[in-house]
Amino acid sequence: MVFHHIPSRKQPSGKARHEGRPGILLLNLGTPDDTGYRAVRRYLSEFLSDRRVIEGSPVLWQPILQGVVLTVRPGKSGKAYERIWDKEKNESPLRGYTRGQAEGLHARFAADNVPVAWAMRYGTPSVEAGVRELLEHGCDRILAVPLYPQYSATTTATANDQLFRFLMTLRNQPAIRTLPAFPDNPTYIGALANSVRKTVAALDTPPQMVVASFHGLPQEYVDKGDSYLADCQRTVKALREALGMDEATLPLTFQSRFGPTKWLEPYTAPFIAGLPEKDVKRIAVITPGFMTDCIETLDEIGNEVCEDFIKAGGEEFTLIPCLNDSVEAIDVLEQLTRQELAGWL
Ligand SMILES: C=CC1=C(C)c2cc3[nH]c(cc4nc(cc5[nH]c(cc1n2)c(C)c5CCC(=O)O)C(CCC(=O)O)=C4C)c(C)c3C=C
Ligand SMILES: [Fe+2]
Ligand SMILES: [Fe+2]
Repeated sequence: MVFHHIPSRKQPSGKARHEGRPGILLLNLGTPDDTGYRAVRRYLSEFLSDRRVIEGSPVLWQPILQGVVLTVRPGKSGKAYERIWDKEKNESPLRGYTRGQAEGLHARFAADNVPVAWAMRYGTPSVEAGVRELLEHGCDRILAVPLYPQYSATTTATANDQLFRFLMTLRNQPAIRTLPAFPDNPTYIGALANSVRKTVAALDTPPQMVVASFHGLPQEYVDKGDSYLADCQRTVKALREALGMDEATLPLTFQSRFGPTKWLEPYTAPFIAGLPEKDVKRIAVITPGFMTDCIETLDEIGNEVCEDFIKAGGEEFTLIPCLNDSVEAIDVLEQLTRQELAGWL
């Protein structure tokens, strides 16, 4: 819930207010609460009503969204979520791994007594709940960590927007820092490079190519100045250097196109489906733009794109897992947050 006025009741301020206690808030994209039509519809409605994500006029977009998109898409997406759902924990992988990252990071900061909360830009747990958790722990300084290595207004900025939107309702605001994108941070690149090496070492024959697939973005957003494309290129350049690879052996592609407009190219699906006829029949795919596996990596790449590759004559398709809640992921987050907390610890 969002209050549009300054509440008159006292907010939880905790005992340690004014003592300068920092807390960390991990921010990820979001995910539905279950795979049913209603939950997926609610999630997609919130996500696709965000004007950072769909920049066009809401007068034109909302009827399309509330009409055809939210009639058709929730059923289709719900089935995809069902295929990847963590049935044991009854939640999406994105949420489980984000919690795992928060717990892992919390353990690293145990001696510093820095609480770590986590929240979703869309759906639950909300950003408001995450901030409240830190305020209840007595934090008066919050480091917000959008979990996107490459900056985009559609992800990084809207996560921060949502944080500030909640702060607008507080009489006593905590101090805020936001972690910048980290497209070629050496710890992050090192972790990606190791995950490629580890996957390749486990195969009988090494892949002929490692495709680096990032979530796409409308070309128009980049033309208007979103630095996302430049950040993706920085990541891939650094990863190629770390692995001694080049454009031919580690190409950059973009997945998850949505709607009829032109998105960043080349598109992952046709690019990969076209490889077998060029005699590239054993590939691995890495998705460095995602800090956690999710519907886009596990289903779109791991199922759809893989099946099309095999149908086109491909022989071996290996999906390299995201960093998720591995020790190396926590190393990346710890290095980044310690650096950003300078002067606060
Ligand atoms: C115009 C639409 C979209 C833009 C712009 C966009 C940018 C963008 N998204 C991510 C990361 C993720 N997106 C995910 C899912 C997802 N994205 C869109 C649309 C846009 N994304 C849709 C409609 C969906 C839902 C998928 C579906 O229903 O089929 C996810 C996965 C969430 C999960 O729970 O698994 C992530 C992560 C980035 C990094 C990005 C901009 C660079
Ligand atoms: Fe806590
Ligand atoms: Fe997306």
